[in-house]
Amino acid sequence: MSGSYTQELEVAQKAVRIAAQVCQAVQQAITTESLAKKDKSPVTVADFASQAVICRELQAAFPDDPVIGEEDSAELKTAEAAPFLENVQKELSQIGIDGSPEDICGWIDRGGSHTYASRFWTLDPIDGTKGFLRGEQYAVSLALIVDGKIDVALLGCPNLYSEPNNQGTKGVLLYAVRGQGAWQVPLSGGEPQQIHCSSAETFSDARLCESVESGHSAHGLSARVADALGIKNDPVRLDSQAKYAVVARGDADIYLRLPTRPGYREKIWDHAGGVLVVEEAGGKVTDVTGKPLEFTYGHQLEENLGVIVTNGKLHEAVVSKVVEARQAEEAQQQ
Ligand SMILES: Nc1ncnc2c1ncn2[C@@H]1O[C@H](COP(=O)(O)OS(=O)(=O)O)[C@@H](OP(=O)(O)O)[C@H]1O
Ligand SMILES: [Mg+2]
Ligand SMILES: [Mg+2]
Ligand SMILES: [Mg+2]
Repeated sequence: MSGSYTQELEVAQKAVRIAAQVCQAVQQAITTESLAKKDKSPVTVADFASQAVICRELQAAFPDDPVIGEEDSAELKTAEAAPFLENVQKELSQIGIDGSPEDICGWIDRGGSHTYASRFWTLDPIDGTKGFLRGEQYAVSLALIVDGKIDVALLGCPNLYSEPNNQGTKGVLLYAVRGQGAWQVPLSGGEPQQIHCSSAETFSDARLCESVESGHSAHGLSARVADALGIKNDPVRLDSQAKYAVVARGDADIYLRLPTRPGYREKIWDHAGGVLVVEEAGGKVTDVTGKPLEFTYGHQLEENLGVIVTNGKLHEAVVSKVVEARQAEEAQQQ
């Protein structure tokens, strides 16, 4: 059942704002330590603190809703991580959230579900942790999925300005409720503005964005696709779901995320927040074969490969060039 989701949006906005505040405080510290997870990817005090804060707020308002979040407290519970956990506790306490180490691990693990449910939240407490560590773009991404459809979505982007080319206010919150448009408001508060994708219908001036890390999206292949489409501008590389944000605002027209290795499945928390914001702004999101993303398999997009995001008007042409370029690459490898 879908609805107006007034309470969900209010609770989620408050949670994302508090989480963004913690992330900003940690990023402003002179050194941000990180732990390496099992897959060797980094995780910081801010990732854990952000997940703790958001799960705590969701627990209070919607105790029955499962949360499929990126982090869990396993790494925090080792003896070596004790000082790290203490820092998470300190950061939370600075914003008036006092909890024991057990409380904090409990909040984080509220987000530990990996199983599909008819109603659940998905959370990336810091998307683009590598960007966060470099002092560049990152996003707090939260979405509510009901019967497999994203109904509420939020992207908190503390380092993204409200207008292109670093103009306007630094730090924005983008959000959407299905059927109610996409909106942007400064993280510090103010009047929300409705946002729309670009109306570009041709490729010569199109602006394409992609991941900074070449391990997350195939840069060579996207360059060949851009060439084939007649795109003249160089790609803009930025971390995190800020890429969805810039397409939703019309600052970019296309976001390509092309698989770098065959076995990788995209994680739902890397996309859910961004997808609805773009769709409600008039854009379109599919995988690299043109299939809609399916959020019904638990924590991964099991039946999808990569992601193509556009302003809608350019979508079909981009998908067909990506399909061609992938086929050509495959033929060459044989
Ligand atoms: N192989 C591979 N392919 C695709 N995606 C991957 C891969 N490995 C990791 N990840 C996920 O990439 C997330 C960050 O994506 P970004 O687009 O922000 O990357 S980048 O920082 O711009 O390079 C990152 O999210 P965070 O961990 O939240 O930062 C990962 O979930
Ligand atoms: Mg990560
Ligand atoms: Mg992520
Ligand atoms: Mg993350």
